[in-house]
Amino acid sequence: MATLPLTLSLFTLPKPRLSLSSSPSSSMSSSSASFRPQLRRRSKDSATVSFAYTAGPPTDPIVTENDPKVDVSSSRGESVESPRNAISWGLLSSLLSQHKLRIAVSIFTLVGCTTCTLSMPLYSGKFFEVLIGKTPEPLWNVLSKVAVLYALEPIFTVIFVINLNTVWEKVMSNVRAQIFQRVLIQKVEFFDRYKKYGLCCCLKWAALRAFALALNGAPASGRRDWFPGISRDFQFSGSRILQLQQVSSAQYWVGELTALITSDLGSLKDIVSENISRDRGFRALSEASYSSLSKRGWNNMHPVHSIPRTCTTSGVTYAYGVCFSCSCSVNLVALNQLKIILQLSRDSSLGSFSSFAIGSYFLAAAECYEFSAIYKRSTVPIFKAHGMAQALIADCVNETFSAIRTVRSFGGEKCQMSMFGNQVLAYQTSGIKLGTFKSINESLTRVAVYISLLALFCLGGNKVKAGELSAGIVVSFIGYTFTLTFAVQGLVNTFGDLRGAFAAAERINSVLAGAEIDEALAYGLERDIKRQEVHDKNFGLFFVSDSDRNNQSLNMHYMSSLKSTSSLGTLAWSGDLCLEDVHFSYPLRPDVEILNGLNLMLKFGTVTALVGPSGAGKSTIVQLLARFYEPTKGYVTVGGQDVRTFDKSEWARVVSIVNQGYDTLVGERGGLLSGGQRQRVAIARALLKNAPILILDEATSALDAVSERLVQEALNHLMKGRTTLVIAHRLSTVQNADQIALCSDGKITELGTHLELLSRKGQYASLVATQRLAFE
Ligand SMILES: Nc1ncnc2c1ncn2[C@@H]1O[C@H](COP(=O)(O)OP(=O)(O)OP(=O)(O)O)[C@@H](O)[C@H]1O
Repeated sequence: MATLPLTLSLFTLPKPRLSLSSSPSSSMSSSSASFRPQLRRRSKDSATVSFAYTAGPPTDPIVTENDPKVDVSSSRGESVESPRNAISWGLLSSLLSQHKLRIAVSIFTLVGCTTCTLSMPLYSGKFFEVLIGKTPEPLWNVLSKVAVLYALEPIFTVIFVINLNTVWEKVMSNVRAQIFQRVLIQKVEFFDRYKKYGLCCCLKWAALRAFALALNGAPASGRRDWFPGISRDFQFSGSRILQLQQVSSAQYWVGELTALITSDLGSLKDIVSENISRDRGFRALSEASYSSLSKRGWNNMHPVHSIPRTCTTSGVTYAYGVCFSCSCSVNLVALNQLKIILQLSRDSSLGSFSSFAIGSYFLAAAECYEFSAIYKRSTVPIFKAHGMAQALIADCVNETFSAIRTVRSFGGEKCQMSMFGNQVLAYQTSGIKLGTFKSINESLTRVAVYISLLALFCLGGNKVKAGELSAGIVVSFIGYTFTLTFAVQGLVNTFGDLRGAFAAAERINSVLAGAEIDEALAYGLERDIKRQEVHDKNFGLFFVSDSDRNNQSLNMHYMSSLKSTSSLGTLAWSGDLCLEDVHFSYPLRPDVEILNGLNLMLKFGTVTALVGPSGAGKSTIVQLLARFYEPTKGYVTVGGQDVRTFDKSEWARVVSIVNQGYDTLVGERGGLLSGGQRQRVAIARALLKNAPILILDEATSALDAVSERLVQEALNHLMKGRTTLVIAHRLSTVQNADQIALCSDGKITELGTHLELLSRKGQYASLVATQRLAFE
């Protein structure tokens, strides 16, 4: 297993397009573009270490000679591929191919149990003929054969069900794990893109109310950046509501993703596990199609030659319906079967049966073909809507109960009930529509089957009366007809489930269609999983077969340009962290430049405070340092190295971020901790992580005075000997920083110590004055 390539290669990481550029920033057009660091080689390295890349400062000489690794892909003219479907036939077949033996056993036992089932009517007819004395055979002889069939059928069935079910459960576990992984390694903008900004009305209302309170008596600018100018409580209530909004909208999307991985993949799983029974799925298909096997096969199998011809003709009549309903390879199968019917009608003494079958063939064929087309067209949107409605219900439940305190505090129960009711009604409507379509489909099939039965009863009855047919043959024939009727019914149901499964797969594929894998993250993850797979068997789920080795090698080839991981620790524990001429726009708002040529150096082992008006871009800087996004232009460097030359999982090891109590996940019992306790847990984690770079983003803003003091003490301890960036709205908390950087309009406009900045009497000084005023 350890040698198999990882799943993420299956998800087709876009092919690499590394290039050695003479202009370090020219081709870094967008942070949303795939990780394509402008890796440049220092000339002094080139003679000795052919693949050693460094990202020097922009003024460094750039080596333009070709690198073999880079050229391999670029010379092929490979471009970035659009990601393949998350769920595809290729994926399923590659996963199924891992269970060849079980599949072979399933096929063998399926043939076995179908043979038993289809032989039963034959022996029923014989039994009837022996009873009425038409066949001079001992009764026990027929009965013993029936007993063997009755004994074998359940044995074959149980082996078939167990094997097929096991295979499909295993395949679906892999698929589930891989979809989960595929979502997990998306770029952050994937999660931004799908965040629903339509929040539940009580939160909107609460936010508006808080804003109205805060605005009371303040200038009605409506801008967030006057918050520092108003009272501290108002400031907190405003920012708290905004954060709650963000948390809430994230949960909303999380609900949809949860539904994708649970209920949508559930319908895919059910297509086999729910259709594995006696009357559905493969079993029904094999029973319905068995009779369309070659005439020779039937003749060999059945001692009474007239029965097989009759039954074959009848069986084919039903089998065509199945083929048409499934609308797959219709014409080939139909033509082939028509040929068999014509042959039979020539040979058979039962010409009228065959003629009837041929007539009904064309009639029902046309009907089924048209019906299946209409059915397909009309039900796919309903299946989709049903899936979506289910997901929305999950969202609503998730949102309501995870934010139950907020709902309570704003009296939002009614609002949530109304929203839930609305979604349940939508689910009910789509469920009723779906049920109606299913029942119409089923009833129409029954009508077709009953008409055929009635006609066959009339024809068969008349022929028995006229002495042209034996009663035993008619009994067998009726038995076959019922068997096939059940099989066709089962297939119609399976067909309905298939549509649901296709709709679910389509939904999963559409959610992940425009998504972009974060390669720099995926690569590190892949490497780590490979290492850990030996100890943790759970990671085995994320492996697929050899079929995607090509993707794997391309990806490895591309990522092999990354620097060795050992050097990162050394650099981060001694070097400065710099933002050099950083420009940045969020991928979802590429026209709005948030950072505009920002320069900032965080000296190793010192504390830098980042302050500035709301919306200036402070948190954006944190996101770039954490590498949730990459700069549109410019560099983030550590010890002089572009951080993009390291994979993201390595980078995550050298950066610790302590956010507010809202973002801190503290496990199942986290709900019992106070804000201050949670914050201290978060700090303890950062301490344990022992990373050289520490980022504190409003780490104490949500705390009361006592908790703040305790947390601040813990932070002071944590900051020692690390490169620290502190973001705080309360300027009183950052006065002791080694340097204070004021961020405004996407740049650092003032830089110095607290006293230096005060004496400069600039924006920082006026911010301090405004806050003092507010607290007085
Ligand atoms: N994921 C995102 N996608 C698009 N725009 C964003 C995103 N996150 C933030 N922004 C925008 O970027 C700008 C800067 O936001 P940022 O959060 O960095 O400011 P800030 O200085 O940290 O503000 P505050 O002090 O209020 O936290 C804002 O206009 C904000 O709306």
